[in-house]
Amino acid sequence: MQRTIDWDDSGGGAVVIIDQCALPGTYRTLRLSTPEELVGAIRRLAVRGAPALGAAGALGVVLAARVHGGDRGAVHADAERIAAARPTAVNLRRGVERALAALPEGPEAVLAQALAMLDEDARVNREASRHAADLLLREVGRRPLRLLTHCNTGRLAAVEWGTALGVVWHLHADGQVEYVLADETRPLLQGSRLTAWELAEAGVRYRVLPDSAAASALARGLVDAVVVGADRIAANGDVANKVGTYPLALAAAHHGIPFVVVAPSSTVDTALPDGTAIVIEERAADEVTCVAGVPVSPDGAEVFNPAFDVTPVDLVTAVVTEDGVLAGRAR
Ligand SMILES: CSC[C@H]1O[C@H](OP(=O)(O)O)[C@H](O)[C@@H]1O
Repeated sequence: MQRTIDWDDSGGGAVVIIDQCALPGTYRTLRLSTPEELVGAIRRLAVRGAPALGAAGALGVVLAARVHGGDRGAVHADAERIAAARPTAVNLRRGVERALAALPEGPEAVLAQALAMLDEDARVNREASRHAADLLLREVGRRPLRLLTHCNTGRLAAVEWGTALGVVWHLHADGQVEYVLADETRPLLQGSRLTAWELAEAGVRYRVLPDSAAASALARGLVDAVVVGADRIAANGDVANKVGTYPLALAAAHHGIPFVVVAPSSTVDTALPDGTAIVIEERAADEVTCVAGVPVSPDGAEVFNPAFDVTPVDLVTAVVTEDGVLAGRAR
């Protein structure tokens, strides 16, 4: 299966991504040959998702080292532009920093470091999602499970496999998933466009729902557990994730439904004591005022468009990484 993001060493080298802006209607890949092309792809979410952004950050340094050769100042300048392209997902800057650390050993060492990260991502996400799947099987009596998820956390959000949706892959393989409810995830619709595409591809029964219907689904007893990803986890276990995660956690807590966060340990930022310190990316107004490019608000409408929100750890049943349960009530 094609990796969401990978390196192609032919023709001078390029980062190859699945173009997530084109899905679900068109499946195509993009070759990104310069740091500028990569920054553009990150900013428009052609490549997105914390683990995939970590890989993008590392491969972006490979591109910069190829373009600038021995001019380390130029490499570092491009690396900073890549790291700053989206501020909330800690993995992006981490991937840049990890590749930069190999720069003194030369461009081939940078490439080796980046490729190692890609292989590590696949392994770590399978392990983290296995731990979370096992936790759900322990915590929830009903079989098969009815799960609700938000945004996209499958293979498209990583190099391969995924985090919260990786839980579905493990459970589905064992016949333990009745269905998945996928929040459409306005305004960029990662759920209805990407999660639905992945679930259909995997043959998992699913229904797409408006984000505003998720609390009702919990209230009506349609959901056994909520599984979501993360973009940055503070030292105390507070979780920054796609906007709409916080109200989902409030509803899950109110209804006593397990709320499980799945992420690689590389998404944990121990430098931040709690979630109040997490920078939340604000995105363009037209993502809200337009649907499929068609204006749905009056000209000049002012917009509040945070791409993420922060869920306090006391609303989280478990934050699960490849190392097991990191935080939350299930500890
Ligand atoms: C597996 S991490 C995916 C994580 O990233 C998404 O944000 P975006 O689509 O803006 O990159 C969302 O927060 C997901 O939970």
